[in-house]
Order: sequence, then C-alpha cells, then structure tokens
Amino acid sequence: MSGARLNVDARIGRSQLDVSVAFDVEPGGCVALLGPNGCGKSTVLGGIAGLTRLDGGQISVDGTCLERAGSVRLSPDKRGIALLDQRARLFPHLSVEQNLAFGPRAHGAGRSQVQAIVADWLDRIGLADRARAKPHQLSGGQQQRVAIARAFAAQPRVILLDEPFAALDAESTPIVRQVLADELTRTGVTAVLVTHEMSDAWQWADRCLVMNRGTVVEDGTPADLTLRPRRSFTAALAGFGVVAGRWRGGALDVNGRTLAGELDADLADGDAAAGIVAPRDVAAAPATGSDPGVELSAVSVQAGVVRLDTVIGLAAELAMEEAIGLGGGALPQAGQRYLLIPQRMRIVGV
Ligand SMILES: Nc1ncnc2c1ncn2[C@@H]1O[C@H](COP(=O)(O)OP(=O)(O)OP(=O)(O)O)[C@@H](O)[C@H]1O
Repeated sequence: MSGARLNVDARIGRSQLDVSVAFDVEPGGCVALLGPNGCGKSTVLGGIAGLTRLDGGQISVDGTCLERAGSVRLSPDKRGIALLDQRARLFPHLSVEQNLAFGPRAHGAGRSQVQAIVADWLDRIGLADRARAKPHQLSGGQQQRVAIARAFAAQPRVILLDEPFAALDAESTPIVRQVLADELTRTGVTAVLVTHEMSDAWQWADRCLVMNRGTVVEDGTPADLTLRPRRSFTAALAGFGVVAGRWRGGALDVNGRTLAGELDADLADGDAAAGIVAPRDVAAAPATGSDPGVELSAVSVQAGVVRLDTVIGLAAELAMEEAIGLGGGALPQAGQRYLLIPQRMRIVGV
C-alpha cells in the first residue's frame, strides 16, 4: 500500500457558514487542518470522504475524479478513503476479528488470506487474545486500536483523521498514537489530520492549513507556523502570548493602553489586531503605584522555568530564581498584579 495524490477543491454551504478550501496532498504526505471550533474542518473531511455533498468544486485521487459538484459523485465506500474520528464506530454486532475481516473481504480476499490479514493485524495492535470479543467488551483505547487496524486493513489510498485521540484517556493515548504512527510510516498512506494540538502537526504533518470561518487563513510547514505565526489563533496554538486589541495610530490599543510592536499584517487604522510575543521575550517587574500592571491568571512551572500568564493574554517566562526574586522570596501567585513588558512584539490580524 502506498499513498496517492489527493486534490481537494471543496465548497460546502452550511446554514451558519460557507466552507471553501482548496489544497493538494502529495502521495504519502500529511496535511494538518487546524482552526477554532466550528470553522469547518470536519466538514472538509466529510466532503472528501463523500459523507457531505459538495456544492462546488471537486475531489480527485491520483487524477481520478471522485466527486464533481453537480455531476460525478462516488459513494463513500467506493472512494478508497478511510475516515477515523474520535469514536471507533466499530460494527457493534461483529467481533473484533469480524470487524477487521470486513475490508479485506469486501476487496475480494479469499478465506485463508483474510484469516492471515486479520491475525497479522491482531498481533500488530496487541489484541490477539481479544479476537472474539465484541466492541462493547473492549476499553475505548482498545476499540480505537481496532478502528485504526480496520481502517488500514481496507488498504485505503487516503486516510482522514479527525481528532482520533480526543476521546481517549491518558493511559490509552500513547498506545493508540504509537499504533497510528507505526501504520502511517509503514504504509506511507496519504493523510489529512484534523487536530487542536500543534505537537500533532509537528509529529505527522509536512504542511499545516489553519482555517477560520470556513476558509484557509494560514498555510505553512509546522516550523513556519511555530516560528512565525501570522494569526492570533495560530500564535496561541504555538504557545505565544496573544493580546487582543485594535491597530490604532501605529500601535496596538488594548482597552486604551498602547503597546508598541512591529506591524506584520496589512491592517487599516481601527482594525481588530493581536500582539503576539514569545513569553521568553517578555520582561516582568513589580506593579507600581503609577502603573498597576496586569493581573496574573495562572502561574506554572516546568523544568525550572516559570510562566506567568495574564488576564489579557500576555505571558512571560522567567528563570525560577528571577521569578522568586520578583515575588519577594516566593513565586508570584495568580491574582497578583505585575508589569509585563514585551521586548519584541509583532502585531498581526486576528
Ligand atoms: N450535518 C451538518 N449539517 C449542517 N450543518 C452542520 C453539520 N455539521 C456541522 N455543521 C455546521 O458546520 C459548521 C462547521 O462545523 P465543523 O464540524 O465542520 O467544524 P470543525 O472545525 O470541525 O469544528 P470542531 O473543531 O468543533 O470539531 C458549524 O457551523 C456546524 O454547526
């Protein structure tokens, strides 16, 4: 099995939103779709899988048209595309082995061949001793492993992954991630991944598309988006501090307070804007009588680095000693007020 080229040009009208995206995925590539809730990511996957009808555009795999709005429309089972989402959606009345046998049998594999494929998969997902179990007798993580195996056993040309780990607990997540990572590497299948985690994009995707209100607003490699995000949503995903305000008089106006920064977007005076700054580029000082500073919303410590988050979205990272010095002998606490001074802020569109 190896990946196919996927061409997507999908326009789908929803009551609240018009979704319109176009992108290609190289054979064996993985594109991540990121974006706020309700921006249309799952709708795009539904369009590719054939679950949602296109109102415009077309979907092709290796040059073969699967759907062209208003003319061609292949049913989901004829597309060679697997969709894996948060819920395993196994056939509830079939055992694990029968679920796994479904795809190969539909592809016309003979009895002994199907048995061999199923045995191989059971082994690979570590569930050989649960072959006869029904889905409801398995944990959520085990069901998701079976769902991954069932999807790959059908030898898809493209796999669509819609937050496949979102419903799993902390114990199952690494196991399921490993199974999926192994299969993506082994098969080289072309993939589209919907995720809310930048770390997933780093692990799997060669390209990321950030969507907002039905369209792609940012497009780049995981490194591009992490090093130089151009939208406030992407910046927040990448761990930047983000301060919302308006671009006014050549600076960012945050509730009447002015923050200086380098403009990195095409903004007109009065437009909604966001200041984004890496927390390590923000200095902190005690609030003074003349400047009450901002309220800390959270204080967290990781590997000796203290992160101060504020109610306006600005964040600072300090060495432990510095933070204790700032707090007068103890770590600063949420609810206290400090001055946070961005050294190198960029101002982007929201
Ligand atoms: N079956 C449907 N029929 C009509 N509208 C729908 C349907 N499913 C979703 N929508 C609407 O389409 C829009 C996009 O939803 P979609 O689920 O694609 O967003 P999303 O980016 O995947 O969100 P999330 O991150 O919350 O999963 C929303 O306004 C949603 O209410």
